[in-house]
Amino acid sequence: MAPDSAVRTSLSSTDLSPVAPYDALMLFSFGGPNGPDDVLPFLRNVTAGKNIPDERLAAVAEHYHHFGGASPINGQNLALQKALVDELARRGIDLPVVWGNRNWEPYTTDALSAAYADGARRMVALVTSAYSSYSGCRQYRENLWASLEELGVDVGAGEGEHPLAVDKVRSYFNHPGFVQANVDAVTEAFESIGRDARLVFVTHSIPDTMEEASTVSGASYSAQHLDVAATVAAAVGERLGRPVTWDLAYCSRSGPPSQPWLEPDVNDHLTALAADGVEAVVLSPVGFISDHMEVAFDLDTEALETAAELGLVAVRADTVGTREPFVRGLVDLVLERASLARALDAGLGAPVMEPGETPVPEATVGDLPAFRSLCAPGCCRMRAGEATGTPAACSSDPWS
Ligand SMILES: CC1=C(CCC(=O)O)c2cc3nc(cc4[nH]c(cc5[nH]c(cc1n2)c(C)c5CCC(=O)O)c(CCC(=O)O)c4C)C(CCC(=O)O)=C3C
Ligand SMILES: [Fe+2]
Repeated sequence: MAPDSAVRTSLSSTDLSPVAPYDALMLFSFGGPNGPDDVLPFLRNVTAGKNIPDERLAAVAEHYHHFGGASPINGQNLALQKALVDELARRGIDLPVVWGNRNWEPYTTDALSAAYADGARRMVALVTSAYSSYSGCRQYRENLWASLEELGVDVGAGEGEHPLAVDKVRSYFNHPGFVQANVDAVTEAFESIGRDARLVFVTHSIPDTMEEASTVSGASYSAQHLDVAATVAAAVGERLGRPVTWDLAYCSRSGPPSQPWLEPDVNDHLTALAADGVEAVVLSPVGFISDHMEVAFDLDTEALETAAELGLVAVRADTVGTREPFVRGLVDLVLERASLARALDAGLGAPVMEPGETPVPEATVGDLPAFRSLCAPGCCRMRAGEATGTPAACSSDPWS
């Protein structure tokens, strides 16, 4: 018998699913209104306890009403959920995919509760935010902890034996799948503009204080973006056969004017580029995974209007959405996280790894290492040094 068939025979008797110990996947997102009546209650959910001026809130409500009161984000999450189901099925992996949101229906608690009723006891969450900061990491983890508490289950530290435990896939900004899908999208945008152009990457601005607090588990929020931008721009340059000049700009700032947020704002940046003699730009929304409201309004409406007023030729590249390399990469990340969970469980004395199994290596591109799967104590608070008081799931110390 050939050695590899012997291995296959011995595996088939103990065959673990490549996603063991997980019995369900939660697509964990922001949420958005489905119609005009949802807009205000949604915004109240988003801004509870936040220092956002009334004028800003009124303006944001207008953005939603401009699109009939419905955010595109819910349809996009349904499409991503379906793409994940299809990719898992294609690989013969049996793992139900539920969808839960922090700020609108289907709410996190309801999604977890439904999964629990269907038999899920150990879940893995995939956050629809590729980068780590309070907004893309800890806020989701605090919300997860609160939902698990609401459900009355013993939440523990994220690993080991609990009535319902939920782990989280690492921040995946530098995963090859996410990066490849961005390279493809930006290359297509350059092909459609058909001329040399400045490449402007755009992401969500955050307060400087949040940026400073984002370094506990690894590189800061802005450094994560700079790493991805450099990798994408180099790969696009190779595809086009010429070097690509790029910058990183920010959108969607919302705090009071006295509070510093990451800059430059994309509109100010376009103005500066035009003054410098730049004639054409490709905007890459590399900070977002789908064409939700921040992209539809802040980029497609506002920034493209700014570009038109300045006489700049401008094209907005696609977000990764349900592109094949991205979806395949997300499933790879779930397998990677499952393998890590098996290794950690084995460390806790539970012999759940196959004999001789080694953890799936963490795939990355660019200069930064893989982001931590289990957040470090104090990870991604709103402000550095702040006494938290708010426990967060998926950390080695939920109370820090
Ligand atoms: C980094 C980041 C992402 C990117 C990561 C990711 O993609 O998840 C993101 C995504 C999103 N932000 C969204 C919407 C909003 N964000 C707000 C407010 C804020 N966002 C912040 C940061 C981020 N936000 C911050 C620091 C604030 C200030 C208050 C606070 O600390 O929370 C507000 C309040 C009004 C306003 O201030 O704009 C709204 C309505 C939607 C839904 C869009 C839709 O409906 O399609 C999505 C996906
Ligand atoms: Fe974190």
